[in-house]
Amino acid sequence: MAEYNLVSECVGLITLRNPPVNALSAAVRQGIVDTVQRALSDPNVKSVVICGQNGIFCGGADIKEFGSNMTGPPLIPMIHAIESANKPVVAAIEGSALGGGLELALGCHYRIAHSKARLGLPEVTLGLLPAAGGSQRLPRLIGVPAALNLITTGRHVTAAEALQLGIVDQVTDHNTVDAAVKFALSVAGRSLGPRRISAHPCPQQPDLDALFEEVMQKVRQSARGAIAPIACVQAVRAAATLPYAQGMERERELMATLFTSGQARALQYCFFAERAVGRWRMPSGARWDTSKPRPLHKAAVIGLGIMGRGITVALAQTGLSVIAVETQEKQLMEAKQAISGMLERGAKRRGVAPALDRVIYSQNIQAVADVDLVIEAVFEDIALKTKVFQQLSAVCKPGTLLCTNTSALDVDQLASETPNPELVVGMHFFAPAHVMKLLEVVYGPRSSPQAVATAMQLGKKMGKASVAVGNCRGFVGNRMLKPYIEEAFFLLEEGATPELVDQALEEFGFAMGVFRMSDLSGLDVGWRIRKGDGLVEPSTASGRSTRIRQGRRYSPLGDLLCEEGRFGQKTGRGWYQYDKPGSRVARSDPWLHSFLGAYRAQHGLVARRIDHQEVLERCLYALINEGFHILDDGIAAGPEDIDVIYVSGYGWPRHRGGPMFYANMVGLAKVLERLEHYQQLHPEVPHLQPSSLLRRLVASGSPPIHKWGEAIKKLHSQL
Ligand SMILES: CC(C)(COP(=O)(O)OP(=O)(O)OC[C@H]1O[C@@H](n2cnc3c(N)ncnc32)[C@H](O)[C@@H]1OP(=O)(O)O)[C@@H](O)C(=O)NCCC(=O)NCCSC(=O)C[C@@H](O)CCCCCCCCCCCCC(=O)O
Repeated sequence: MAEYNLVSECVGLITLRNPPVNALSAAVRQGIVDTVQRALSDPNVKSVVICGQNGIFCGGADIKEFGSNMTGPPLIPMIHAIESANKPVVAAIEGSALGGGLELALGCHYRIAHSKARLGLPEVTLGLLPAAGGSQRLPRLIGVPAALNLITTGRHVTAAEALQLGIVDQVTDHNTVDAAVKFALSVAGRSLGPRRISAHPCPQQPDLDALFEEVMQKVRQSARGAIAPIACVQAVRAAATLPYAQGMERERELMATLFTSGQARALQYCFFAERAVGRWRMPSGARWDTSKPRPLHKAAVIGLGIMGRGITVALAQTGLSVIAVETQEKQLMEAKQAISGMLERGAKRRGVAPALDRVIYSQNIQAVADVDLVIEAVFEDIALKTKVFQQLSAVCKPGTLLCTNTSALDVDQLASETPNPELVVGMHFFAPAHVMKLLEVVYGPRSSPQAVATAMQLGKKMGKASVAVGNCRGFVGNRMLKPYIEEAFFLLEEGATPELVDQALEEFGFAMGVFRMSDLSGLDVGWRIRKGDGLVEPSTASGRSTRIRQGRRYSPLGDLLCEEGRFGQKTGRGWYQYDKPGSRVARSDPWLHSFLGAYRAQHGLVARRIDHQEVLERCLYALINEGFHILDDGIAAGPEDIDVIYVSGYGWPRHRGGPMFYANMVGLAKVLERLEHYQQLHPEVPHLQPSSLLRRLVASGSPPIHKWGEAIKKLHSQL
């Protein structure tokens, strides 16, 4: 797994071979140990170059090995052997040098990178730290502040930034291996002492204590309970304050804690889940690898409200030509200004020219006649969307894909209003659409595999975590959100406050608790939906019967706040109070607490003490239970799909892996037992009734999450 060749008569060239990313598997490590030894013991060899095959240096340690008994030579002595070699070793970095890949390169005496290469220590994103000497060598090479930044964020840097920081010695636009061989020849015989990074002290840094304190505070705030970023700071502190050998010992101790942690398992699960969702499949048997996407050159967006504007920007940034349609002139002009601003700001951030001329604005739907794909983003109203779809079917050239951006409407119903339902798919974007990472691609029973493949590929090009899901009310994300929000309302009725519920959820790791989130997105959104469902009634009635609607427990609390004009941040009042409409800083509101007291008295409810554990169990297990229903219904193909949706679009803490992974960690039997417990206490709440899939999985011995797919198939075939 590491190939050896003698080139230019006296350079030993070692090529890592482990597609697709040349990860440092046991076989690769063994290959490196053997070939380095061979090069060092060959008197004809004056210097050594290490490179990777297929344009990528190395993607780091083999993450797949972490779950099993690790065999083969360990990384640390392997890298030490390279660093202490008596012949110069040069890393030729193409593509990526990440994690253990960069640590290997830091053990080399020189690093030459291609201008398109990316380098980084992303271990923190996998719940780890750079534990093959990276946390000790990088600060010695580039100084403590820059190393802290790279190691605690895991960000990848370009070759140009790596050169500026001093991580690499040279950047080339030409063949990297040729440049490295030439360089290796030029440094043969030079003294290597100064090139051994582990022998350097860390560059002096004034006010070291203050720096670490400041960084630790920042990291704790943004980590939301994740432990790896904190361990990363501690490891760099060891580099700054201890001799190398002791620093390495500290690195080892910290890694030992992280390596077996649940957080590391969760984060590594997320890494693979994000890649697994690209291998989508539909109940019809259509799959990612047998369905060819259509080539796209020109797209259109209909409706330039907040969503339509974001979608236009996201499309233009992928390089497509976009026709942006808004029938009202004033709105069109406002949208044009907003979209241009977003494109300009985005281009400035990325250091490229803004794609202003890729967008053509029109008031006339006829302008979309020759596009390959349309995304309709008009107001969330089925009659209006149906009308637009009928117009599009008449205007567009044959074969144009018709996509609807909807968060809840029935994609099948819209498809059935068009002569070619196979061309229709839902694309559920999240606001702001050019920023948010998640895209639900919603297929109906008649959506063609090609339409789904095209929407999925487009999502990927837009940089989104794109997940193919079946059509149902709320799709996956919003369908699971409903029981979560309802439980939060019930908890208020029973004695909790918005502050208590939010604190429990935020300590769990959510970016925002349910009530702060509701204030941000607007209470009127849910109110409108509940009105449409016939759930909202006049507020005068009291007693238990008014809290049973359509045969199940219902809390009118959200409706009552809306009747008071409390729509959240935009009105300056909601579950919290704000200094002024639009302000973002939520403050506790005494009015809300008296309102809750009066409401409980009116309905004969006696407030009781509710603790964080009950908040978490009721809100999260209700949400997870709906996830099991979704799997059982075949709306999501596997637990990874649900978890990627929740981590990328709903603020679920990544270090907890997503709701289904969390259920797996807690134990399915425990989740079932707690749901049964709460269902007994609240028999009028159907979403606490454990799903039949959850029961069946527990009955079949609670298989681990990566085996649920098999279990679900087997359980279905036994029906
Ligand atoms: C590299 C990429 C940027 C490429 O991106 P691209 O988009 O081109 O491709 P994909 O992302 O789709 O990937 C393709 C394919 O490859 C798989 N893959 C990618 N990287 C890895 C990998 N590192 N290992 C395994 N497999 C990988 C990926 O899953 C895809 O396959 P799939 O089938 O899923 O579709 C991009 O891939 C990327 O960003 N990769 C990850 C880079 C990364 O995070 N690297 C860091 C890895 S962790 C690491 O290196 C740790 C080191 O610091 C070494 C630590 C030493 C460990 C020693 C163990 C100590 C134990 C401690 C216990 C102590 C006990 C005691 O002492 O007491």
